[in-house]
Amino acid sequence: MGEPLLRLDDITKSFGKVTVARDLTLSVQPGEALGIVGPNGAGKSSLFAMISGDLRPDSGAVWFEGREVTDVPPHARTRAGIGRTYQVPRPFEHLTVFENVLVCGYQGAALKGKEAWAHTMGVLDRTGLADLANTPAGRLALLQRKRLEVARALGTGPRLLLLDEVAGGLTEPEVLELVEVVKHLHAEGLAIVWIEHVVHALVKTVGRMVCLAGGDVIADDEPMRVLADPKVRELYLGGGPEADMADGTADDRVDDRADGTADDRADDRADEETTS
Ligand SMILES: Nc1ncnc2c1ncn2[C@@H]1O[C@H](COP(=O)(O)OP(=O)(O)OP(=O)(O)O)[C@@H](O)[C@H]1O
Repeated sequence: MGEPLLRLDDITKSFGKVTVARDLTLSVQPGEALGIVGPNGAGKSSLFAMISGDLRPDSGAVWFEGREVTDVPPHARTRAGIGRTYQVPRPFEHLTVFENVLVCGYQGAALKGKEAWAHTMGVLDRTGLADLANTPAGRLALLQRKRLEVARALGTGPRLLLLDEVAGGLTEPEVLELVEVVKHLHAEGLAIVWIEHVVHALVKTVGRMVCLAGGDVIADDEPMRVLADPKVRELYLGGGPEADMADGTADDRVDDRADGTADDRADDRADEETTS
């Protein structure tokens, strides 16, 4: 295996008594699609924050494309090729969809003029938002807001795309639409790390899955092997046949057990209502 795109080396991070990463080591290869699952509070979003630079590990190092970026600030990591979404999309509500992505092209990808415009149109095409280019972000329904969140991250021209629960709160057909978008991005060669409680969306998309719990990697393997792992069942899924995971019938159970997911969904809906 060649040089990893991303490498987390012996990362440890605690908030008081809560340890969100304990001597955690993890690599992502160029073009790989990796899914991350785990119970609420496992440290998944904190891991993204340490990759994107929003959070500094207490110890350990973050490497991107062979360069240590542990002390590189978030905006510089974006410029270096790390793009991320956030669980609750917060676009510029009064700017159009086009303008929201254009800003990311200017600021994140350092593009200018016609090049920035062409890049933005390309991103809107790839995320199925071209028809909504002139719609103010504040008028978008939840699926379109999630697409815009992905589009804004893509606007920064990443080689590594971090997706944080972009399927949360969507209906089943909407989840499938989003899966198609992510699959296309991966097929283009983009490396993707996707945190998601909608497990079947991950199973359809990623080649490898990691389960985090209590700051530790408790499983790292092909998705179906991870979902069949007794530790993963005990700490995350709560038992049940692994076959349920592949066809999606276990999603409700996963959502129920992952207490905060329902709250995130409520947040998203509330966010949507206040902005529409
Ligand atoms: N800035 C912070 N200050 C204090 N505690 C924090 C901070 N950020 C996260 N935590 C705590 O760290 C733990 C892990 O949070 P994190 O959001 O990383 O978990 P998660 O696995 O992403 O959970 P979820 O599935 O609910 O999104 C939680 O107990 C959270 O309250």
